[in-house]
Amino acid sequence: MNFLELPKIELHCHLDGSLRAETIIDIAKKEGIQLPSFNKEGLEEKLIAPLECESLDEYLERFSLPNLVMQSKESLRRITFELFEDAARENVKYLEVRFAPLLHTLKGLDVEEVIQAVIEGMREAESCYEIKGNIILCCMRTMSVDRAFEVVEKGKQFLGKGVVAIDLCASEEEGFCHSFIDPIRLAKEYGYRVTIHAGEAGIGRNVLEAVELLGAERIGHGVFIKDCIEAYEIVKEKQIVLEMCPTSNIQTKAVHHYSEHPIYKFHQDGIKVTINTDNRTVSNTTMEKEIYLVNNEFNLGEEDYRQIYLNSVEASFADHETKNWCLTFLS
Ligand SMILES: O=c1[nH]cnc2c1ncn2[C@H]1C[C@H](O)[C@@H](CO)O1
Ligand SMILES: [Zn+2]
Repeated sequence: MNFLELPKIELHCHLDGSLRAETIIDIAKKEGIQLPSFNKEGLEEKLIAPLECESLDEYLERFSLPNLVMQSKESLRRITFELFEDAARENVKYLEVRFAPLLHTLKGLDVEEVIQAVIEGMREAESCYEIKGNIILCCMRTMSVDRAFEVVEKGKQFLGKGVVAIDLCASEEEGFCHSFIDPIRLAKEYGYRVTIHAGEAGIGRNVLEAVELLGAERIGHGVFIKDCIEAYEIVKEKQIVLEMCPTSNIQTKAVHHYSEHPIYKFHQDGIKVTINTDNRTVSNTTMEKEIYLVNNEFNLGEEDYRQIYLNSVEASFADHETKNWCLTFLS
């Protein structure tokens, strides 16, 4: 397989984890923001989480730096454009990008302005490259439930205009789903689709609850269904799609080595898996690399890749026309 040329679909990619180091330096200089290093390699040392990270929480510490330069409309537009440009260059045809709007209001932008700027960057890239996209709004589990309601309410006007779904992210506590039933129910009523980060930090039961209590249609990661039979069964039976991100899972210590990653076992057992980057910069990766790594461990055949591509298209929150367009790239 030629991994660069393969058509690709990406469903799980965080905007604030996917900035080019050069862009952070450039924006910081223009906006007078202090950085730990103004040299690409020096900055990347601070941005990239090591493979030897201890935990998800340690991994998440890498996000404060990029968020310093994501506080103006112009930088949000540019950063989004560049992410789609990077993805298009490795033949990603459809990208769902996610971010937490509340993290970008520290210098006075309101939530609506943040979302609008990201949509503009995405639209601009769609007009320059052969790629289409949609946006997933993240609510931070570390913030109050009221703030999740705020994201749901303020993002509502963008549904059908670039925004498609809601997500819960950040540190993963046991039983977190119970606290977010009301805002996610409201989001569903408004027409948001639902994907939830769960089963990434040791607690498979969170996946069961994300499906049963929050109505998750897709799960971010879901690695730990391997240790929770009820979660495993519900994912398999309801064909809930797993957005898997192998390198990120090593960094956060969900798995210790690529060979231990359950993605291929799940796939062989009929679970719908997809391959994603999670964070291109923080995980120092690309779609090409993630597909290469999975192939390297598990010797993916062309039929396996075709199935994974189809899983991604079917599970995407795109409209029918876009899904059909994505299918035209399968030979
Ligand atoms: O893999 C992840 N799990 C949980 N939260 C994550 C992951 N990657 C990024 N995030 C958080 C940190 C970002 O600031 C936030 C919004 O993109 O989402
Ligand atoms: Zn994620």
